[in-house]
Amino acid sequence: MAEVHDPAEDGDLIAPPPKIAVPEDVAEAIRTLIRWAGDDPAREGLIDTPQRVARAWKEYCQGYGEDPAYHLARVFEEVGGYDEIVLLKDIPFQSHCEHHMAPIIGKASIAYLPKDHVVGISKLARVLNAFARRLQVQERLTAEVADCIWNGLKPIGVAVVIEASHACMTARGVRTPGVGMVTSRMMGVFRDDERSRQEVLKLMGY
Ligand SMILES: Nc1nc2c(ncn2[C@@H]2O[C@H](COP(=O)(O)OP(=O)(O)OP(=O)(O)O)[C@@H](O)[C@H]2O)c(=O)[nH]1
Ligand SMILES: [Zn+2]
Repeated sequence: MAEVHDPAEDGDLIAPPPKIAVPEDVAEAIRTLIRWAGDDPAREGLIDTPQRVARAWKEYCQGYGEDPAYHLARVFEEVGGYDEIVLLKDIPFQSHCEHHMAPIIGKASIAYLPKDHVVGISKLARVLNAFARRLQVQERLTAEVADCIWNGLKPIGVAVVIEASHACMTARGVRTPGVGMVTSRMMGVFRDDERSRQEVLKLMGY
């Protein structure tokens, strides 16, 4: 029988995946920005920077290549009669604001009250990342995550609370470090029933 070579077992190092090619017009746009900011894109330390920046932006924006709803396609029905809130709390995320393309760094708490079926818990964070890894405003990010879970799982309620710091406010402009923006979207029972809303907010730590 032919032997299968498993590099991990042999202790061999596995090469990183090949880097994506950066189109010349994209690289040139970044050189233009460097020049405009006051530096020389031809100096040694900046020679490869356009390619790095371009690849970094592809990574920051990889959500454009994802259908967030896809993550909710696989559900589980055997949950032993569990019919209480499911909450994924304080999920860290990064996004970029569509006004300045500056980082938005924060945490999200995502809860739903299931009806008949649940989803693998990691999928809530995957939905969040699929929307966060785009150019965003926090209000839309919050609404998109909640709507996606509402439409995908058809639960009794959805609650999403996002707390984030915007580098366009901390590192430039008004320069107010330490300021956080809080947004929320309540759907179904969490919108219509005060006690359910209070319960989910308490579980989230608010
Ligand atoms: N509502 C909301 N505003 C955001 C978000 N991210 C950035 N902003 C704001 O978008 C606004 C853009 O305002 P403009 O006046 O067009 O831009 P600007 O001159 O750079 O504004 P300053 O940031 O005040 O210097 C700013 O007030 C930002 O703080 C977000 O996620 N939601
Ligand atoms: Zn901004």
